[in-house]
Amino acid sequence: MNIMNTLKIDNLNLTYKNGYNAINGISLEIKNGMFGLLGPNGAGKSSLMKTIVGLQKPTSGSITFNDINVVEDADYIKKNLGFLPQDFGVYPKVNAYDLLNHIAILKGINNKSERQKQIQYLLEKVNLWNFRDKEVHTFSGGMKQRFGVAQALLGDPKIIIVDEPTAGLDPEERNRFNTLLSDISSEVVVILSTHLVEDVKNLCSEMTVMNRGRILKTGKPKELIKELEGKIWSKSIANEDLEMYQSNLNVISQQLIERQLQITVVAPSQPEGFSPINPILEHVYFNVLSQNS
Ligand SMILES: Nc1ncnc2c1ncn2[C@@H]1O[C@H](COP(=O)(O)OP(=O)(O)OP(=O)(O)O)[C@@H](O)[C@H]1O
Repeated sequence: MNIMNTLKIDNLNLTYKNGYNAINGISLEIKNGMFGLLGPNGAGKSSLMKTIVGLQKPTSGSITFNDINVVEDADYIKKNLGFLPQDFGVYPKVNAYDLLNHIAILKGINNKSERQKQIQYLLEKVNLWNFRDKEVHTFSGGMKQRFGVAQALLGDPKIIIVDEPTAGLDPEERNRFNTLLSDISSEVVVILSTHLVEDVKNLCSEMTVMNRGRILKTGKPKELIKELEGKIWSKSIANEDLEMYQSNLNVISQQLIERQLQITVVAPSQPEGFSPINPILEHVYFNVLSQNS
């Protein structure tokens, strides 16, 4: 049976003891599926994640998961959480099966046959059953990521938080990992925290851009791209003219292409000498950030 899970965040604020406002009036509603939380380093993504899972209390505002108040009682969300960190650091010299067994015990799956059943199911799901006797530190980057997914799924979580998922994966591993994540996400809330537009583009049906503790834009990637149709223009320019263009137009990116500087701008109509280009998600991201910097 497919049960819809809902995470509701309402007017959330978090001020650290030193007076820094890491979260400023954030409201979001997130349901089953892949949700991309996109923002540059320091945007407040980790602060938001930690607050969502009850590791720290907000200064004000509310968070509920399936209508249960997370701020007052974090037990429910913690019990139903899978966390996939960017990097597990150093792995103990233990094989994949035993390591999962150990994590399952930590997660409170006390029944031995239940543990065995889940571990076998998950190792098969992530294609690592044949490698169960190998020590995890000898795995490739992609295998480690898939192992990470298996441990995150132990205990049947309803919400999974993924931090910078594809860092260090080659394209093939990235594809496999992405497919695996999107398979899972029809039944759970998956929040993918990243500064890479690429990850959101490939995976997420909903996304939000955040910076300086604020939500700047939320929507479906496809629709956000559509909003920019007919508004993106590019031109090859001389290096010394860059400043002039920057002061006259909304320049959202600059790139060296075959030693020639090419700038991309957002404008309601075609600026002189510019050619139209089709919008992509990177344009959405840089446009949102440039409007709010
Ligand atoms: N305990 C703390 N006390 C004071 N300031 C903090 C604390 N934790 C984080 N910050 C500040 O809050 C801001 C947001 O940090 P946060 O780690 O949430 O961002 P992020 O988007 O996850 O960035 P990154 O991708 O670099 O981890 C940063 O400026 C950081 O220095």
